[in-house]
Amino acid sequence: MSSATFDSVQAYESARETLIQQDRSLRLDYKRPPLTQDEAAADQYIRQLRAQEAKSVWGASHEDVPHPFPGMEFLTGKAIVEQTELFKLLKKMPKGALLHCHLDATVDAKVLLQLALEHPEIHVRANSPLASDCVRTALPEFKPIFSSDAKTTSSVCASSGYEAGSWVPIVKARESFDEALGGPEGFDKWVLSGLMINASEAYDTHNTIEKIWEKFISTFGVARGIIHYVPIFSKYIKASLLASIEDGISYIEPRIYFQDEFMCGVDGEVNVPHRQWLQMFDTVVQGLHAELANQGRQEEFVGARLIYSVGKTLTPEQLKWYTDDCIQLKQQFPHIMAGFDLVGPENISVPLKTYVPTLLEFNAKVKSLGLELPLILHAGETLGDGDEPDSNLYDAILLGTKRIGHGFSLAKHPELLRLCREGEILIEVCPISNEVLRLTSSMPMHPLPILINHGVHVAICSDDPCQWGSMGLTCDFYQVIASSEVTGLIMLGEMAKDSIVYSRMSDNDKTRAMTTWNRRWAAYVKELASLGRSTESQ
Ligand SMILES: O=c1[nH]cnc2c1ncn2[C@@H]1O[C@H](CO)[C@@H](O)[C@H]1O
Repeated sequence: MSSATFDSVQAYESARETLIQQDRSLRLDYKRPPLTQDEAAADQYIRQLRAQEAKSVWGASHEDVPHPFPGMEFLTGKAIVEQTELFKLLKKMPKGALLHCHLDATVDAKVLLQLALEHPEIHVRANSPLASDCVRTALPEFKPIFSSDAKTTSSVCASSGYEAGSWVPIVKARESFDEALGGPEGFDKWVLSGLMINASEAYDTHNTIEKIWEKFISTFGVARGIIHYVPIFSKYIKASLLASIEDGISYIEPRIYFQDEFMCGVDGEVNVPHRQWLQMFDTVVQGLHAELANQGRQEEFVGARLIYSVGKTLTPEQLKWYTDDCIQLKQQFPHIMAGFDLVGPENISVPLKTYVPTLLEFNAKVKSLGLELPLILHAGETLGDGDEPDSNLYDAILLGTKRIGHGFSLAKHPELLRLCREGEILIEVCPISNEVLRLTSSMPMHPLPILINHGVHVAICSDDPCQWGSMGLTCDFYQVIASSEVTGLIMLGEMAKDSIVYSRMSDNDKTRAMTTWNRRWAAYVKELASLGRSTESQ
């Protein structure tokens, strides 16, 4: 490059423009074929709307939100996000595939509570009698109980003499909830706060990665007693898939948490094995295909597959049982099992390198059996720099992971960025999750633009939408687009296409998903382009 002397300001400006284009040349929205007219107009309109709402919405004062800004802490800014026109338009966007979410965290907490209330055999208990000083911290626990000799009472409240730990039928517990604690609505609030993370926890009382993870893990314990029960599980899966479909997602690939070997059956016995979980999943997916076809909506849903997941608390010997179980399930349900993963709070979990012998053995067995069952690993969900959690990225890549879950610390590793770009390893980026779980204080500090600018393939994912109250992908898409000047609608489109390409659906389904996406996208940008024109003429 020439030194800092230029013959004219014009020459300088031309050099500046060239430098910017070179700097952005790896980005997928710069490398793609030229935009159609509608795409260009839609992109323009969205950029204009974003700039306008940055002032009119984010620049205005809001009661209860002292410092609003685009991409701010989601749990504080959510109500503002949802009132923007940009959010409403993004809601209609065809999103492609959802590649990173945990099945047990994908149904709206209110819907989950409703599912429990529809089953009077579900009982609830609290670890201390509820009174105003502990209702925020005492956790509910759920379980179906049939036997009439179980010791049950009629309230979980201290005022009714509740004994900590005894089971109460859920409907009774709700009806008898102390008026001083809000009555039945107070009960709902108590349960919802056990299933979700609220702003004051994330940004105040639990404002460190370790503390927020404690709260986060507790939410799964609350949900599990409701979800892992056969009559509810099927309804739960359907609610989960529908929540995605309603948000324009046409294929879903959730992690299913298989650490518990059994779930509770219709008779209250905890003896239903993983094979039956998958049978239920298969039945729901088939039923949904038929139902949507009847409504003429078959284009909206291509299908769903599951990634087997267990926690990084296991010993390598224990892990071996699960990898074998996963292989057996793949043989029985080749069209459902998509891969294998290890999950949990990365900073305090067993490092991947401890599992290397077991995972290499798994890979070899999968290969010798001719199965399509790759590792799709979480890695780099940390702020560490060179410590064990950060170094999990090396192991994930060497172990042949097809995608990386989170990869938050990947931006620190130039060689790994290159390997991901050239080796076509897609990063499943979960913006709101990373912010709520305190890896970043807001979206402008998130490393996503570093990945995008290096030309690494990325899919935006929701991770645990129940816990943050962000069903579908629109909230995450909003946070991404609102906090960048470069990334616009076209980049969101490129990421949606990549989510299809890097999914584990069959080749046939991929072709169908891409064809449908292209059609829906063309209609979507056309609508935005004409909205843009009508706004201009006003
Ligand atoms: O963002 C995440 N990173 C790692 N593990 C997670 C994340 N979200 C949920 N889980 C883990 O998945 C299991 C439930 O399916 C939970 O054990 C939770 O720890």
